[in-house]
Amino acid sequence: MSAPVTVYGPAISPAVARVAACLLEKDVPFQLEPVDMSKGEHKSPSFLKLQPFGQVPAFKDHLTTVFESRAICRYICDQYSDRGNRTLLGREEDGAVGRAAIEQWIESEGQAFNPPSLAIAFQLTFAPLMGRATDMAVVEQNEAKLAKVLDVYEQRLGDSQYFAGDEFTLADLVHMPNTELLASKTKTAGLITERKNLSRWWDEVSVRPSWKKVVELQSVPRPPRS
Ligand SMILES: N[C@@H](CCC(=O)N[C@@H](CS)C(=O)NCC(=O)O)C(=O)O
Repeated sequence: MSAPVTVYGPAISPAVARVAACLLEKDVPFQLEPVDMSKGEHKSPSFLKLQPFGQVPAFKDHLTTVFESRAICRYICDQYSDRGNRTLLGREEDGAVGRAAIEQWIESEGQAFNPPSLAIAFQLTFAPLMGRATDMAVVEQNEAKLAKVLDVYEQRLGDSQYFAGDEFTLADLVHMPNTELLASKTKTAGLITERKNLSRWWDEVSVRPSWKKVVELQSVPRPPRS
């Protein structure tokens, strides 16, 4: 590979973790470039050239820059199609039907699962890290919204091993960062463990070497830049 792939942002960000998981599944070497969000580096003119909304992650390889974690993941799968896990976006022989089976769950993640699960994670994980109080009313409102989505997931994962069928795909991967945040907090772990099929799915996907590596990256505090 001619030049290193760079992902900008801290691994603790679920959107950065999503991209890191994809690169690890694809066996594409990358470097994580720190962005000090506490200093507002993600709103700096140079960062806005990479990510016009001033959010992490941003992505750069030898050909292009891409923003939006799910778009970055799709790009990685297409651009590095001959590396690592080659079926994250389905098998060629399954064509448009196979791709649609995956895309519909990627879309569900972004539209239905991410908003309430991220709102909860923000209150329970990120607000305390930022020295802000947790708003339990926000947690509870979003738990109710999320429960409805998880009931659909529970049914789906009773019918098939993974979201899009009997293979692990990007549809599963995109759900992992927020699921990790829910599963790691006593207050919200029951949302997963009380649903038998969802819980079985999480037990299977969370032990993948790629995800274990992401969790490791998240737990290593990065040295301050000089
Ligand atoms: N839809 C974007 C969302 C990215 C996002 O929400 N990033 C958060 C951290 S996880 C962020 O940069 N927040 C700072 C801000 O919005 O100012 C993606 O998936 O890449």
